[in-house]
Amino acid sequence: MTLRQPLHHPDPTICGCDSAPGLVPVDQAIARALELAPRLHGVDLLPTGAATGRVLAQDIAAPVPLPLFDNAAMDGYALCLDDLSGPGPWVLPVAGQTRAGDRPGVIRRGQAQRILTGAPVPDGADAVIAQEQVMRSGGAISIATAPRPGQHIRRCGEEIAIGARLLAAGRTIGAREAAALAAAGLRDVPVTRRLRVAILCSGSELVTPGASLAPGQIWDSNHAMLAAALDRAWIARIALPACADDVDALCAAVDKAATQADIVITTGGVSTGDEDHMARVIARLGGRIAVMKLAMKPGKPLSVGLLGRALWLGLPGNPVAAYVTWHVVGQILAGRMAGLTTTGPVKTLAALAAPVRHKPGRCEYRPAHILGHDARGVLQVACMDGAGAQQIAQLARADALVMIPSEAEQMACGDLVEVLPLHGMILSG
Ligand SMILES: Nc1nc2c(c(=O)[nH]1)N[C@H]1C(S)=C(S)[C@@H](COP(=O)(O)OP(=O)(O)OC[C@H]3O[C@@H](n4cnc5c(N)ncnc54)[C@H](O)[C@@H]3O)O[C@H]1N2
Ligand code: MOO
Repeated sequence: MTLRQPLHHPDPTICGCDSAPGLVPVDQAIARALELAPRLHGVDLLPTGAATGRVLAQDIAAPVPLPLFDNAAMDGYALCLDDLSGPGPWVLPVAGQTRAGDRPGVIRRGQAQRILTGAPVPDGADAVIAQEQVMRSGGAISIATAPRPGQHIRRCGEEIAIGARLLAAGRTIGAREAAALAAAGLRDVPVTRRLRVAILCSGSELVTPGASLAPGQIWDSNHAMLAAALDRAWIARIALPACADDVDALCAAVDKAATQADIVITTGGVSTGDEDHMARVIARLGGRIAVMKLAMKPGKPLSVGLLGRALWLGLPGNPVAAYVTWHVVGQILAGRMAGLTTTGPVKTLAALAAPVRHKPGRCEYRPAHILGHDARGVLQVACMDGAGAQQIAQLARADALVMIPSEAEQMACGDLVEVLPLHGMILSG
């Protein structure tokens, strides 16, 4: 069966010795794939405590103002500024007190009232003076400097007015979001249903780690990599057994995966070898392929298509290529499908600590070490030697990926490059 035409024709203007006509720049490939990627429908209403890590499905309007009522920001005394007329210091008798949790009281003219942080400001008071700012003697306080109107009063609704947007759709629920929802009294939160992602590694050489190998076989590392990368609360993983390089077996496995999942991620079989069957499989199943062959290294054979209602993400088999393509492209697609507004790898800039040579034509993601900041506060990064698309142990030791632009031939020590940190580094200078 012949392969269907790609949805868009490749950009013929890409040039360079590494770019056969048809290599699609990474940004373009992502844009094409996003056009294809179906958005998730379906919302789960969950108690906030069970929604950690899930994606907020809709904007949340504040059902109440925040703060809920005028309250004291300091331990001190509530007073009425009209009582501080004429030259100071002023002496006011202290009558009564309001603590956090008390019902709001009333202040009598000519008196101060003891008040504690978080307590409702008594009716008629228009400032709170901190206890450090007064002299207390017996039942009275002496005030040397008059507070300004509203001092140390947190006004009702000054942070969020009733009905204003408390949280925007597309955020994941983390500690800060959970706190904001709880502060507004919300117990349940609407989140997008989980994105179902199937992992299907292909390769007749693959054996599950822990099992013994026959000569020529290797342990499957892509499955473990993807299982870890997809370990997010907004994803439901569907782990499928590795499939041999056999078109019929692959067709059956991919077809089944596409009926169960929103995204089917395969690894391997997307290059040009005799046993690279994935494009044939997608075509035989009636799928559409939108992206094949990217101007990136590693990851040139990355392919994206649509299979029924499922997005197909065909990652290359080489373990580093599989990881890099997931990190640079795949996670953006998955995140957008799940409704995330901010998705994709964290990026920053850093200066190269050593010169780099590069063959133009494909942008290249090289594993690198982050060395820290120099005396001027500029982050320094060093590409690792000899990092090939197969060298997964090298990648595991890296702190970051450095992106060498497609057109670069030579980059000098000190040149700024885009850096994708791979773990929580402290990046501020
Ligand atoms: N003649 C050409 N050969 C190759 C090209 C090319 O353009 N012309 N591209 C190379 C590039 S770039 C890549 S990347 C690989 C990708 O090929 P496939 O996606 O078809 O992957 P496989 O051939 O199935 O496997 C490649 C490599 O990775 C190992 N592998 C596969 N799956 C796993 C796994 N789950 N765990 C661990 N290792 C895995 C596999 O044994 C191979 O060594 O093609 C180049 N060739
Ligand atoms: O570009 Mo391939 O993806 O190097 O291994």
